[in-house]
Amino acid sequence: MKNEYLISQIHKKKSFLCVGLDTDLEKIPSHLLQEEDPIFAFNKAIIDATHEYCVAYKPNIAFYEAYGLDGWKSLERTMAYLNENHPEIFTIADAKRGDIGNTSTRYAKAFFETLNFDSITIAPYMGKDSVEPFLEFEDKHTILLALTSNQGAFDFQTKKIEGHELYKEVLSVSKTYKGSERLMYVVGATKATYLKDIRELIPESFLLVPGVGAQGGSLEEVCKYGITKDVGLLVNSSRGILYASTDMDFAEVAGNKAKEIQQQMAAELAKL
Ligand SMILES: O=c1ccn([C@@H]2O[C@H](COP(=O)(O)O)[C@@H](O)[C@H]2O)c(=O)[nH]1
Repeated sequence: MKNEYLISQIHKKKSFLCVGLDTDLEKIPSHLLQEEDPIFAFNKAIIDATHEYCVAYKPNIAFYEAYGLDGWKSLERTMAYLNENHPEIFTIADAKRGDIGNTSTRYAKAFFETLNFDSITIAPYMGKDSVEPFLEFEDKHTILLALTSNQGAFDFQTKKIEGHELYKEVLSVSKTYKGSERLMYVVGATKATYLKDIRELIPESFLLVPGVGAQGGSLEEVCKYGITKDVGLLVNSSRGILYASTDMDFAEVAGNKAKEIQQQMAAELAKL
């Protein structure tokens, strides 16, 4: 998907919400466990209830891999459902991959070609030759972890090397990679004030911002420091939407929760 198309969808839906599909068999309503594929049944109900209010879905791959072959089949079915019914919605494989070049190419093929995701999250630790294989794919996006939402982000990401914080090095050095126009970055909503500095280094890049809802990040703060004239934000909520109710009404409540966030986003977009 091209950036211009994603931006047009954001304006059309007045939303930059990404719904995280972190589907956990221990948390989904118990009546779904009788279904042949409970994970897909849950995802389908959530997608049906939330698609009007969001522009992206982000299955976190760990939640599928945890169930082995069955989990992988549920992921395939979820992607086929999204690609068939909602091809206008941006899809993110939250896989946090990255390896030596030939291995990265296989990861890229798995997620961009076999599963037909629009984007994938990548850990930048192994550097240029681990990231560039993903950037070769036309109309696909590579979302580099820059400043993550968790407490452990302070172990390395904010440490200075040669006078610059490591996360800032990730932002500036990655801009020199071949195909860097296809890069986006992860910045946690829990670190919203850092977005001011981040926007000086990457004024236009799209950011995937997890951490509102269950992790306590503030949408208002993220917008205050991170929004650009072309929006430049995809703000993710997973548990806050998926498990807003664990009863028979889970999909309806998830839809209402997504709508509530979409309305806050519409108010932010009206300020642009
Ligand atoms: O810095 C990061 C990078 C990725 N994540 C992922 O986003 C979702 C957040 O889920 P919530 O339930 O809304 O907290 C989850 O898949 C994380 O693995 C992140 O939280 N922070």
